[in-house]
Amino acid sequence: MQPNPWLYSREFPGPVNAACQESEGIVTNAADRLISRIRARGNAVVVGIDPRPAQLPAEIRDRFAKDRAGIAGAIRAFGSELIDVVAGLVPAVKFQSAFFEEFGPEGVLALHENAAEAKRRGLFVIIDGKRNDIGSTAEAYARGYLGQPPGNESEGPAWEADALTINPYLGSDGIVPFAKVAAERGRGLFVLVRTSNPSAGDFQDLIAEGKPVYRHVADRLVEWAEPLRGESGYSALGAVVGATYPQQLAELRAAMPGVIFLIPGYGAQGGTAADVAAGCNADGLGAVVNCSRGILFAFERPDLRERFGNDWRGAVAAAVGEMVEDLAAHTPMGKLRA
Ligand SMILES: O=c1ccn([C@@H]2O[C@H](COP(=O)(O)O)[C@@H](O)[C@H]2O)c(=O)[nH]1
Repeated sequence: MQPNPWLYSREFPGPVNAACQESEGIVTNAADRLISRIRARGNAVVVGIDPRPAQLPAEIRDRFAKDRAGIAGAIRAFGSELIDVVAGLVPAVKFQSAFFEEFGPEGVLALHENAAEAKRRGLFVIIDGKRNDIGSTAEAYARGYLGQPPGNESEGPAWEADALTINPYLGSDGIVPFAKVAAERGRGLFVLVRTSNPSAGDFQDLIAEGKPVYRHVADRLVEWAEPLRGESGYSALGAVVGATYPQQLAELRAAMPGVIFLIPGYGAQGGTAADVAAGCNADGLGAVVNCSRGILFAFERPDLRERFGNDWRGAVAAAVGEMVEDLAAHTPMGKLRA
């Protein structure tokens, strides 16, 4: 596949350096990679890897010391085994950076190793870091997470992320550096548009110039997304829209054609498959649905404990299967099955 060399727009002053490599010498569009994995797996489930140490399976916790480095080791081991369970079941994983960062350098190293392993196993890797800053600092974040830090090019990218979540609060000079690197390197972005948390509306729903703030973000995002559109018709620049606000999800789906939604909030936060339905298109594409606690810690559920006992991997696989079935039954995502 040829890289797209004509990525011009008001905020992309020239053609991007399409000669940059993504992997195996070819730059591919991140949205196209995600869509092809969704089609291959027949579902759009994202397993959220939020390794809360107190909830790790005892069998893993017991193998490691209880100090910070030990806990980071347990997190890494859990992530690795989890990836092994889900790699053949779902198209993507999302790492919540906070649960790794809280254990300092060892935690960050665990994130790096888990992300690289997920990528090796063919999963689309999203790092949920919600990064951003002023333009010049955003450039460093963008190089670090999506591109190539300054130094020895032959070392390759610092992070194995197909996509990163970013916060749009700083405006366009905090978005454009990410979009440029994403285009050059065949990486993706998910911009927070309407989050799933209870207080999401405190700022996102405020009316400015006749429409809510989240609509301002959405409308600009549609412009920024256009130059990153791939052959699938979807852009590598996506949006985070929570399952817990189905009305806004429906409104935003209509307002943002060609933008892939990363939908968190299914499961533990109360979002249901019926809520998610409005976020995807009639053919079942256009959205990926994240579930973290509901899958990772499925072995704590009494019904699954009864079926699987201490086999936490079996419980995880069963929870993934249930989510796939649930989405297939209550959303157009059922059409993704062959
Ligand atoms: O609006 C948002 C943005 C991000 N998240 C993140 O997604 C997962 C959700 O975890 P669950 O256990 O499935 O609730 C978590 O990493 C959040 O930080 C979100 O929930 N909402």
